Amino acid sequence: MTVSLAIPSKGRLNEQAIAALAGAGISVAPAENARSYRTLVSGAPGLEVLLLSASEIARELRDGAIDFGITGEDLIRETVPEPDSAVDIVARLGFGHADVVVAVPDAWVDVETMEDLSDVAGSYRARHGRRLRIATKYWRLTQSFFTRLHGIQSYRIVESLGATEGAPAAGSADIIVDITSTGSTLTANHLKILTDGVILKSEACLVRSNRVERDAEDAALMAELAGRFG
Ligand SMILES: Nc1ncnc2c1ncn2[C@@H]1O[C@H](COP(=O)(O)OP(=O)(O)OP(=O)(O)O)[C@@H](O)[C@H]1O
Ligand SMILES: O=P(O)(O)OC[C@H]1O[C@H](OP(=O)(O)OP(=O)(O)O)[C@H](O)[C@@H]1O
Repeated sequence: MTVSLAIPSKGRLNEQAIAALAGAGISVAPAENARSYRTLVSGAPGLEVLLLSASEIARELRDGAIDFGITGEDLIRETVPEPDSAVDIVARLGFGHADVVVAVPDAWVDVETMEDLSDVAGSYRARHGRRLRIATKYWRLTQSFFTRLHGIQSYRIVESLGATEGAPAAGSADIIVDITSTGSTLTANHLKILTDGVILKSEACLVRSNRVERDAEDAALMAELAGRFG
């Protein structure tokens, strides 16, 4: 009987994830081998706590390779094709707040809403000889927001794995979809969020994978653990 739970191994979510577990009576200490992905756990017999990157946790939940994970809702919604059936958000943990937003150059003074942007996208090819380019690492969230929610068909996603806010000034994209918390990176790059351009208000969540069949004992342990975060 073992239930696995992964927490971010480093970065901005690591310490608060450990504190969230402590609040649920689960204490996690580094393994004797500091490079190990395993930890020493007390307060929850049968629970194994693993250290993985925030984005890896989302993939492992999607694949059913771990039972629980603590990671950002943005990474879950971006990584898991059908999040509402594949995983359950057991608890929103109140840290790691960040918004996934659509931002355009400040200089686009006539573009304040998604409707304005839809007009721009519709005429972009005629005016500029190519489709509107959106820099992002959030492909799935962007496509769903632009195409499904706002009916915008004419755009091209330019994959960006870092310094996304710099893409418009660098000329590799026209607008961006990225995460923001204080807004200072957007401001520094002369970008503004559209008034209805918040795609997702994300925070760190305890997430359960629904991908695996569990025996009664594991299911009971999982229910007991989830209940501690209620
Ligand atoms: N200011 C911020 N910038 C980026 N991510 C933030 C911010 N505030 C909170 N987060 C959240 O932190 C999570 C990303 O955490 P972190 O940066 O540690 O992961 P990562 O380094 O991107 O993961 P990986 O190591 O897999 O690349 C996301 O869920 C994101 O929503
Ligand atoms: O709204 P703000 O408070 O300015 O934060 C937003 C910025 O912070 C993050 O980058 P970070 O520099 O942390 O690098 P990372 O994305 O590689 O973790 C994120 O990717 C944004 O660029």
